[in-house]
Amino acid sequence: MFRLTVRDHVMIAHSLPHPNFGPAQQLHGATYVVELTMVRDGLGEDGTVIDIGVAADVLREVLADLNYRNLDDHPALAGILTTTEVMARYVAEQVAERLPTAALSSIEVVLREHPDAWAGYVLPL
Ligand SMILES: Nc1nc2c(c(=O)[nH]1)N=C([C@H](O)[C@H](O)COP(=O)(O)OP(=O)(O)OP(=O)(O)O)CN2
Repeated sequence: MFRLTVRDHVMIAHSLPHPNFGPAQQLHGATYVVELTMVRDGLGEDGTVIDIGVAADVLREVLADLNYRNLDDHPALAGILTTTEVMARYVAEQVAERLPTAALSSIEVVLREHPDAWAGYVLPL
């Protein structure tokens, strides 16, 4: 298995209105470092999993729709608890809609909430 990862970041605001959370039930900000990993059984004839520039452009495009947004007001996310896990899945699904995925076996997205905590989602293709 080969893996290629590109990284970007996104600044958002949101609230997590569930009793399992503390102060984060209120509106607050977060900057997620986002890692997108593409997994492929073999390499293409150009010796790559996928072109780094293509993958970076797709990730940037997906995150641009979230950047500086209040996720509580985002049409696709309003009413959803936008935990780090949920956002990792959302980014993976948005990436999969835009990336040429035919040769890939999975996409993995990791969101780093801070240096000591992160969550991810694996989307089999
Ligand atoms: N599995 C997850 N756990 C938590 C997430 C998450 O996305 N996935 N997010 C948060 C909060 O965004 C933030 O990191 C901490 O907020 P806080 O209100 O402090 O939440 P706690 O659960 O730590 O609540 P306390 O009552 O303050 O202990 C938290 N967890």
